[in-house]
Amino acid sequence: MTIRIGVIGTGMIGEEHSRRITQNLTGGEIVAVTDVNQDQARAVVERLGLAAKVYEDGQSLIQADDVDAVLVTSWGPTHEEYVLAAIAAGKYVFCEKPLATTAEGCRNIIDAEIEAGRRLVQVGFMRRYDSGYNLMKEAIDADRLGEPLMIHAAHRNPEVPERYVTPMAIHDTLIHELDTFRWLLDDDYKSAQVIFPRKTRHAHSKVEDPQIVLLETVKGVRIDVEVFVNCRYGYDIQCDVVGEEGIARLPEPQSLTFRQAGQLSCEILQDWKKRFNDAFDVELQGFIDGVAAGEVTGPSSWDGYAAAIAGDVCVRAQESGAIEAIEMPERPAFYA
Ligand SMILES: NC(=O)c1ccc[n+]([C@@H]2O[C@H](COP(=O)([O-])OP(=O)(O)OC[C@H]3O[C@@H](n4cnc5c(N)ncnc54)[C@H](O)[C@@H]3O)[C@@H](O)[C@H]2O)c1
Ligand SMILES: O[C@H]1[C@H](O)[C@@H](O)[C@H](O)[C@@H](O)[C@H]1O
Repeated sequence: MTIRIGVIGTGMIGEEHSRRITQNLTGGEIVAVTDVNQDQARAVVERLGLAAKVYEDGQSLIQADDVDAVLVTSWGPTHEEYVLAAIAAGKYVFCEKPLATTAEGCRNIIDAEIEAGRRLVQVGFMRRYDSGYNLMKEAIDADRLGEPLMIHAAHRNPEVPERYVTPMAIHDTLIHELDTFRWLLDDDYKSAQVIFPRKTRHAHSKVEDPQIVLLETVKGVRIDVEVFVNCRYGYDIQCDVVGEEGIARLPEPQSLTFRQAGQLSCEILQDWKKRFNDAFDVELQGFIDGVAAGEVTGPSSWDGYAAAIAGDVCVRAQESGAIEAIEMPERPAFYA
């Protein structure tokens, strides 16, 4: 059985996911695409040699009879509308992060999914499929570190476009850590504070950069995350979990070490594509297999909502400079 997939938003990751479904994965076929920039959608069909129809808009793609499942890879603020429409049409939907840019938007999705009576949504939190993070999770779960006490982390991008503004450091970038640490620690957040160090001269006027986010979990773990999206030198994801008995460090991506011309060196990756390439493959294969089996099991709308609740508080903390409380509602049995 081949799952017929429609893609909404054929920018960088929409094209990447379409390519991997077509060239690397099994059981899925891209039959429909759309983008507000129709030329872009047509160009992707052409580049990848897809046998896909180009739709005028996301809503008509979702309604199409030959689309079994939808991939939402458009800009963050458009996700909620398309995920809600897919749920209303009874179709499985893989939504890139963020599920919605606010907790309220995620709550609307949760309410609609519960109303529909079955899980239809998977959120694109791909770090849960990364081999390095999985080694860390296994070490924590096997009690190899003792109780986790602290996490020191960094999320660095070489640069961001002009449309990237200060709150996006939270709901577009930190959202990965907000999900990953809940999952790694099996914990939820209690408070957040955001500190702005001296601003880099490489940042646009509308983004404070870098930022330091301080989180406290319900179990008392303290987390500091440096978000630095104009760091210039590369795409760099760092994470140390400090436990009672030792420290686990996220492995660096595999690369050759060169001894050459008086230098000892290795490559630093420049974007998320290579850094999480394998994780994206596993993540999307899981989604396709889940749709075929009639049960999606990846990160849920609840995970998207939990991250967004913490994210909203972090945005508030960006504005107030204060330590802000995070309150998580009780998880409905539907997402147990
Ligand atoms: N998991 C990850 O690591 C990862 C990596 C990159 C991007 N993303 C997420 O994927 C999404 C897209 O990011 P990107 O880097 O590909 O951005 P992009 O700007 O390259 O592509 C987004 C595309 O969506 C289109 N679009 C915007 N509004 C639309 C609408 N209403 N309907 C249809 N198309 C619309 C744009 O024209 C553009 O072509 C974002 O939510 C981003 O956070 C996730
Ligand atoms: O959309 C991208 C993507 O999610 C990357 O993984 C992250 O590092 C960037 O900050 C974000 O803008």
